[in-house]
Amino acid sequence: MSWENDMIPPPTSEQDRRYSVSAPLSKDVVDALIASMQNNLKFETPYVFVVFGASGDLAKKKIYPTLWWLFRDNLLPANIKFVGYARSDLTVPKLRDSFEKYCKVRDGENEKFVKFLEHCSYVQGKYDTSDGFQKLKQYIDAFQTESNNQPVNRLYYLALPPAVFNVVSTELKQNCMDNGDSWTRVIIEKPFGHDLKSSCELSNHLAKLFKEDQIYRIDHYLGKEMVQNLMVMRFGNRILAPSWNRDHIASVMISFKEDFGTGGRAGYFDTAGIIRDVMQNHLMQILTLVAMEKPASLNAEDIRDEKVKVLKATKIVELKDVVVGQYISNAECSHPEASQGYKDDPAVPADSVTPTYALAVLHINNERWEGVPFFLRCGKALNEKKAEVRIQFKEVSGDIYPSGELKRSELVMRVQPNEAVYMKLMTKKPGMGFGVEETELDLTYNNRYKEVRLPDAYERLFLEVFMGSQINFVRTDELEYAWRILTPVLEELENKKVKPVEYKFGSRGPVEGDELMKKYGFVFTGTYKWVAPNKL
Ligand SMILES: NC(=O)C1=CN([C@@H]2O[C@H](COP(=O)(O)OP(=O)(O)OC[C@H]3O[C@@H](n4cnc5c(N)ncnc54)[C@H](OP(=O)(O)O)[C@@H]3O)[C@@H](O)[C@H]2O)C=CC1
Ligand SMILES: O=C1O[C@H](COP(=O)(O)O)[C@@H](O)[C@H](O)[C@H]1O
Repeated sequence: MSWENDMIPPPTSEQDRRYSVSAPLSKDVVDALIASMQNNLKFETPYVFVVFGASGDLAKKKIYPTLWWLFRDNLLPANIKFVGYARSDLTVPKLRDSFEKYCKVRDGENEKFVKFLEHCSYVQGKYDTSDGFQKLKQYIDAFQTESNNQPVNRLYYLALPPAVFNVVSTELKQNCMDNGDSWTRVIIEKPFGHDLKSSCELSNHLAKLFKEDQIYRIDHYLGKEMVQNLMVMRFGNRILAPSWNRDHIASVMISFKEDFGTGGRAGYFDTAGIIRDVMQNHLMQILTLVAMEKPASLNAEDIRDEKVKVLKATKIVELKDVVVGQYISNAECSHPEASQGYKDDPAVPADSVTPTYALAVLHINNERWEGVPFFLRCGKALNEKKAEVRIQFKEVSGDIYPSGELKRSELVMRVQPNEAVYMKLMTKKPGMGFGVEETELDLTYNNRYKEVRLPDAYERLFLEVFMGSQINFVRTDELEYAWRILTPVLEELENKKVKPVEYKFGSRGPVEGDELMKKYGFVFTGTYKWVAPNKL
């Protein structure tokens, strides 16, 4: 019995194939999958999950731990091998030493963890010659023989620096593909290029090697619970749909804040900057989900078609609509890194103008959104760690209350930490009076879903690659249009060496950011006070 084919009926036509390959993980499919796993059915189809760059940071902090959690929860096919590949002289015990602490193995799970390690192996090889890839091929062939000659499904995760990306994908294609009787899927990590030109070059290179349905460009924000919730909120609630447009919405703010600096990653970061690191990918992806039209179905291509349409309608960002900042040390901040400004890091050139904060105002030129500013804001070393989508509604027309009492309603989807959806609105102040006050309808996941473990974004996304669902992966044209919007301003910032505004470690970032938002109509009253339910 095959792990996957029992869950998804075999394709009968090109359209069916698209549907079956790209279908979302519907609840029925997931339930069936889990039920089958729990029934301990014997699944023989062999799978390899190869981690290129197994010695690296992402591998130890994210990829191996995610594989372990999926393995622990019986969500992976039984006959699977996790193969690490890198140049370093490693063994499975050495790999284990690097990733075990991130796996958070709990009491009682040790035996299972040992089993997980039994599924792990390591192939040492170079990235730019065929020898290592030939070794990998031999490993996979031997695994096939061991598995009654059943063809092996292959997932290749390229957790590698961009410099070796082209050679590795070329070697993979030459040496390690399936023969057409199983499948090969390639997972690719950002950065997907440095600008529009390099991104297109990379996409063209990949397109020569792989079909679109073999390429999984991972943007881990698409695997986060609240980002996945965006479509359900929008298209599953009649109450929201009629007001989701320029007639009712004053602005949309998509915000990503971190309360720590670039420590340890400054070398990479200085070549990228926050716009490439976060805005071009995570925030643009969220924007498309907030702004797109309802897709014809939950089919991956229908959804991605709508995302592309929004990106096409989005105007190229102009320098006047951008504020960039760079953090400096702050002796008054208690954060352990606050005594180091960005440029105090030895990996950062003294004259670096790389932004660690950016606010950009985007304009979508379509019937739904014309005139509604979309604020994309991201920054490191700020006052808090928070990612959220904030929809600010317009004032009510014909206000009958004393001037200034009514405040704008807001719908906030807090992506992290503490996932929540809350609607800030006006109610009558409880009691004898007639006054009004701001309050909230609050869906805090920790309160409402006490027993539910929200999986890590990578867990969801890995499972989707196994299932062949591409909904939450970035299609080539999506990427191209997202770069088109931001590349000119990136070039202008770099060519003109625009000096970022300095902001203190642990602050809210440059006031110029707030001023630009205000200029475009964002209203911050500072009058709202939230009391956590358990503090009432
Ligand atoms: N379920 C829950 O857990 C709930 C939690 N809350 C919490 O209550 C707190 C306040 O709620 P919130 O909706 O954010 O209410 P506010 O309307 O008070 O604040 C809105 C946001 O405006 C930003 N802001 C602050 N100062 C300025 C300024 N000078 N100019 C422009 N923007 C400014 C802040 O974000 P920034 O600094 O990022 O710009 C703030 O988060 C939050 O911590 C929120 O997480 C609220 C409801 C439910
Ligand atoms: O892609 C990236 O994301 C992380 C933030 O991810 P999160 O899931 O912890 O919110 C960010 O720190 C990093 O700079 C960026 O490359």
